[in-house]
Amino acid sequence: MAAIETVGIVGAGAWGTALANAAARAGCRAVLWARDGAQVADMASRRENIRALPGIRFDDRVSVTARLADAAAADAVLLVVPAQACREVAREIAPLAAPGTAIVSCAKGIERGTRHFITEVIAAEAPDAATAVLSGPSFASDVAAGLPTAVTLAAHEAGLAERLCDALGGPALRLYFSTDVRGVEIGGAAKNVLAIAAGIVEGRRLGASAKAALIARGFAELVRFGRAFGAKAETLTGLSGLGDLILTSSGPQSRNFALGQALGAGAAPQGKLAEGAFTARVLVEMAASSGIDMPVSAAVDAVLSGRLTVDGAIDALMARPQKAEA
Ligand SMILES: NC(=O)C1=CN([C@@H]2O[C@H](COP(=O)(O)OP(=O)(O)OC[C@H]3O[C@@H](n4cnc5c(N)ncnc54)[C@H](OP(=O)(O)O)[C@@H]3O)[C@@H](O)[C@H]2O)C=CC1
Ligand SMILES: O=C(CO)COP(=O)(O)O
Repeated sequence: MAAIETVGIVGAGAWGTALANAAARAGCRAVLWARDGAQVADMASRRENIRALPGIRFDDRVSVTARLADAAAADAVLLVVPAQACREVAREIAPLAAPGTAIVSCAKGIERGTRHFITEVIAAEAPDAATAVLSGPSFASDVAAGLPTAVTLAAHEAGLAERLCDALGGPALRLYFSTDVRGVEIGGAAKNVLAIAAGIVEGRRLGASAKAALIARGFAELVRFGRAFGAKAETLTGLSGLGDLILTSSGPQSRNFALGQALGAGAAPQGKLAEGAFTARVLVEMAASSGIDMPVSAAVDAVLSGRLTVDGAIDALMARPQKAEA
């Protein structure tokens, strides 16, 4: 199999822009697509994405385009739009990409309604593509600044995962390969919901002990869910599971944590993309239909939907029947 030399990045938000620069620094030609022609023109003239990642200059190997076909023609395509938009964008990419092109999900979430993981969405819309997922503890601003970061890249075909890691990895971005696609997707989706819970604890000023307890019990339910849906234990305790839960629950640099913090403080949310707000309901639905107990995620869903107040949710969690730790 030929090496991956060109990478199309579909979605020029914070993460897509950071990944374009990372791919370019790794030696690939990176073609960054945005849907908004005015944004593309601005990025082309400034060599910077003022809207999503200000202050980071594009590497010389990054080009920008408003033509999806330019990005879809690359050896591999990174799909970096919000999870709920992946289906419509994958559908547009499908006829433009050569058969066998790798389409890598970089979004963190589960599709509402269908309850499909994003690689399943891609496989349904682009059946001739090879699917993969990239996930792990990685703030776009850290990766863009060239700070040391490690993430996981999983594909069902081990060789593809290794080739993608070879292409995208560099001195500051270390990629571990895996074939546990489902495990990597579950960690990325569930940790966002749990990070909202951690933010609520912070915003309501419940203390460091409560936050640690909540993260630990949240991780226990992430593991329960993961096991039930076929994830490997080492994936759940690895970068894309525990690693990303730690990062995202650590402070307001995470948009999910910041949303929770606003909810806990009774303040207005910032309005930025917080994937956990879209994932909470579908995660809880999937857990319930498989008989998996996920009280922290259910509490987040209840607060987000207005069925419980923050204080009501905390009281309910603390009043649960005594049980063995598991
Ligand atoms: N930011 C981060 O640190 C990380 C983010 N991620 C994940 O990456 C995904 C994207 O996040 P991020 O880049 O931060 O989000 P942003 O909100 O910064 O950007 C989202 C991008 O997607 C575009 N977009 C939204 N809807 C559509 C659509 N229907 N069709 C085409 N383009 C669309 C937006 O375009 P427009 O501006 O025109 O609306 C924008 O360019 C999320 O799932 C997130 O969880 C993963 C790891 C790190
Ligand atoms: O996924 C992320 C870090 O790994 C980014 O988290 P937020 O989307 O909460 O900002």
